[in-house]
Amino acid sequence: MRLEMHKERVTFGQIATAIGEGGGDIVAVDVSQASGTTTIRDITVQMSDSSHTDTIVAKLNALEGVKIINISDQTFLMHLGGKIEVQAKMPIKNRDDLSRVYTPGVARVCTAIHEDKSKVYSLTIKRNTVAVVSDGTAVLGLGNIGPEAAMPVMEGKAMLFKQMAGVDAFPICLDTQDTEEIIRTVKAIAPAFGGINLEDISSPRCFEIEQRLIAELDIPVFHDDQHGTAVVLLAGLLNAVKVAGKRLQDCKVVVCGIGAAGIACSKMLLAAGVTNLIGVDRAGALVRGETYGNAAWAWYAEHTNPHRLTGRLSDVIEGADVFIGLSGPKVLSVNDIKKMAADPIVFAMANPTPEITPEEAEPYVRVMATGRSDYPNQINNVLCFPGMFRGALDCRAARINEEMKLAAAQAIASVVKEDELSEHYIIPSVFNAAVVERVREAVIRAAVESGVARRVRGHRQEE
Ligand SMILES: NC(=O)c1ccc[n+]([C@@H]2O[C@H](COP(=O)([O-])OP(=O)(O)OC[C@H]3O[C@@H](n4cnc5c(N)ncnc54)[C@H](O)[C@@H]3O)[C@@H](O)[C@H]2O)c1
Ligand SMILES: O=C(O)C[C@H](O)C(=O)O
Ligand SMILES: [Mg+2]
Repeated sequence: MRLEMHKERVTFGQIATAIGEGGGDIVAVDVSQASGTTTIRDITVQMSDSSHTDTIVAKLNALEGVKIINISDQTFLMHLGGKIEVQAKMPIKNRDDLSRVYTPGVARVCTAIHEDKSKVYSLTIKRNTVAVVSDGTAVLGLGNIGPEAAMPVMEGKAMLFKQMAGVDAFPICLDTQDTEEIIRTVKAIAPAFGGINLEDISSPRCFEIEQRLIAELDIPVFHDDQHGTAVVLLAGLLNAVKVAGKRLQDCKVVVCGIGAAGIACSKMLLAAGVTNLIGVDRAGALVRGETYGNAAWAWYAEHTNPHRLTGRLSDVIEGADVFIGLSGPKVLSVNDIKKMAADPIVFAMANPTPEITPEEAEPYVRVMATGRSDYPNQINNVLCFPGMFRGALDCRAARINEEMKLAAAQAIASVVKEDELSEHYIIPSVFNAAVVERVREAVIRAAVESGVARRVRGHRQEE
């Protein structure tokens, strides 16, 4: 915190006491400005719980002669000026270099690409770039918070792409929520990119946007919240059922939140052999015979809920083996979990606040997972998208198909060895370097076998 202290009215000792009494521990003090009557100090305070901030602020405000100029925390400090930057691969040391990387030399390279457009892959960044595109309409579970507010998430995804898979990803947050305009814009920026990762675009608009872009572009387009999530969910569930001694095809699975992620995860579960699958949204269970304005829900109701259960989450959860939350905070209660079958599996994947906290759920569940980095069993699409795009870019896949997604799910699950599996270790850590490599290899193999790879081991395949 940056404080202005009036030298005659308050001492540093009083300030230190106030911070200590509020639950903070001073770890560093810097004087940033001093005059005859006032001093401005930057005080770094460690807290066991961020809720102590309010107490400390109240105690400081109660002191005479102290003005709080600014309060920041480690998380905000890590965001100052954004989290990524562009770096040149070589320095421009002299005029000779300049005339090669820039005009006039660059013109010959432009002409070469003009004569053979496929050279864009060898002579520009395209072969290693992904656009992380959002319109800010379904940012984490925060909802429609707009393109500027979506930037920190998209920058974070770009960081992860780079650190985990060496992919150069750019956050592109669009100031439009119009389906046609989004499609037009993404198509217009596509020449610079080897792939498009759609992110945090609300349903049902995300389905048309993705399908149209897949059809109209010749680079992979992947809506991460749908498919990345579905891949990681399946990986986690394949291992969770082993731990709980269940068979996936026998499980009653309840999915809460039938949006982008919920629908894609459900489709993946159906493909993996789940039959007793029930989807619940705000208005209750989706059931055949009801009329839904949303085509995705109409499809969903037709293909799930075989026993035509009706009612709210707390009704249909009765006897369920698996709960998958892709909705919002605090949707599931301990009472709901108590109604589930023996050895229940709960994946509360809403971000940043899950459907139920592990602290509340743990005593009643066999396997618990969330989407967050600060609990065990992180079921988060970050386990998929870096390796998925690394593989797709490396084999220059024309698209990302079902075979590649299934292969990625199995690859992620296989990183946890049978003898390592436990309630608290069903999914590898995001920092396990084997994940990206295994996913990449599995994705390339599946792309080659299914005929969408355009480049195999350094050679371009004839299409
Ligand atoms: N862990 C992961 O990897 C991961 C990946 C994708 C999405 N998510 C999380 O899943 C959630 C949904 O994301 P999305 O992209 O599918 O958003 P979305 O807007 O497409 O869908 C959200 C759906 O949840 C429903 N919903 C919201 N609150 C509900 C409630 N109280 N009860 C029942 N249904 C409710 C909404 O009506 C909507 O249909 C977000 O919290 C997001 O952070 C997690
Ligand atoms: O961003 C994440 O952490 C995962 C996912 O994409 C989400 O929208 O919650
Ligand atoms: Mg997302």
